Amino acid sequence: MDNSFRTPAPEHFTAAEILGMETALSAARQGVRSSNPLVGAVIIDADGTFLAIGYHKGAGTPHAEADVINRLLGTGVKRDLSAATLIVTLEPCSHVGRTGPCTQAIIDAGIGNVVYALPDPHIPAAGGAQILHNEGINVRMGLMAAEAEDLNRRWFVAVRENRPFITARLAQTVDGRIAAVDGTSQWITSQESRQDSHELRARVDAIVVGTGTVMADNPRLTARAADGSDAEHQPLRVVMGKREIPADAAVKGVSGTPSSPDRLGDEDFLALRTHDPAAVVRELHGRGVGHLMIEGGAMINAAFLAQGLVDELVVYLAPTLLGSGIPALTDLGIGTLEQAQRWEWDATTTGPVEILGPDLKLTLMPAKAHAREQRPDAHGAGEQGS
Ligand SMILES: NC(=O)C1=CN([C@@H]2O[C@H](COP(=O)(O)OP(=O)(O)OC[C@H]3O[C@@H](n4cnc5c(N)ncnc54)[C@H](OP(=O)(O)O)[C@@H]3O)[C@@H](O)[C@H]2O)C=CC1
Ligand SMILES: Nc1c(N[C@@H]2O[C@H](COP(=O)(O)O)[C@@H](O)[C@H]2O)[nH]c(=O)[nH]c1=O
Repeated sequence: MDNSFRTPAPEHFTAAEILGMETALSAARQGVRSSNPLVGAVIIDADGTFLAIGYHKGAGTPHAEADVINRLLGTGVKRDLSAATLIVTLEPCSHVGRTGPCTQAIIDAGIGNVVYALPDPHIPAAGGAQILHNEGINVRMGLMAAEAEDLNRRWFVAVRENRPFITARLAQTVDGRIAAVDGTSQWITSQESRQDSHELRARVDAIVVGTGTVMADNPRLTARAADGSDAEHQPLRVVMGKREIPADAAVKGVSGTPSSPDRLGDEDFLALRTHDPAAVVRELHGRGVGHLMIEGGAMINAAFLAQGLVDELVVYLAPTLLGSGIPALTDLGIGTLEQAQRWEWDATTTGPVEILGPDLKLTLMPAKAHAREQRPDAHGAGEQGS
């Protein structure tokens, strides 16, 4: 099999292609993190003129290649793109997921050249470059591969570990409390923060809380609009812990929450009688969950963080002090500063800090040197089922 396109020399890329890839990477950063990676794409003409820029806005929306082609040809104008080059930050996919294969969109548009940064490690989607090459399209790989890998490095970890992308969400005071001494926590954060949180719920496939949170808060865990109506997409609501959940608990959906129109499996509610985060992750991955959100409380947050099972941390920080009460996390098993978990601000999408009414929303990801990222045997490798 001829796969010479997989090992190009750097000098095979023109200045226009390099600028195109830089632009595609910037465009990719406008997307939202989800079960899908951030991807950007640019189409340039033979003389290097930029024709269109596109990006993927998150799971379920058109991929970057489809977006950039639609932007260029969406008006229905036919153009000869045989001399044009599509530059994209990840290998074009070859599979039908929630959207069609990008390889077909490129072939149908008559684009003659493709440059991409990195191969797609997600097995059902991989092999697109070979398909394009077999169609006679001039394909080259490897431009700004390190930058493209860095952009999605936690997504690559999740794919490698054969598990969902995991977001942990905290709503806390400045002094790191998620509830007062008596367990009351509603509400620490503002209406604006809570609405943002509902938008996050509407984007993920499942939410996990501990039995402690269910007993203290009796949460519904649904995604709701500002007027209180249910969002179109509802996450699977998962409770983790060994205690029996009361029959009339709101999380079971018996308190008037209509059944979700976008169900994942037989039930919208699931009780997992375990203390093992890895078992929860495996079970949910098996049920098709591609993006999982951890919503507390303190013990559950710590359990996932201690095992390196958090790819993104979203902290809603209220200008409030409690001085005592329930901390955002219980013990992570850290005895000395050298063992501290180091995180980095995530500069993509809305940036690492957003102002929501009186609160701040902080978005972080594990620092590059995070021990877990360097442990190739963490969960085994294989196919990402999302
Ligand atoms: N502000 C915020 O963002 C939020 C605040 N909260 C607040 O947090 C408080 C609840 O937090 P917390 O008491 O920590 O309860 P959790 O929700 O973390 O649940 C803890 C319980 O979950 C079970 N469990 C499952 N897995 C584990 C594990 N790996 N390790 C330990 N226990 C596990 C245990 O119960 P079992 O015996 O059943 O196995 C344990 O008692 C409430 O006051 C709530 O209001 C909660 C969520 C968000
Ligand atoms: N206290 C607190 C939050 N708490 C979270 O919200 C849950 C209640 O969800 P629901 O019943 O669906 O409205 C609760 O159990 C906990 O997970 N969230 C926030 O945005 N800000 C807050 O101050």
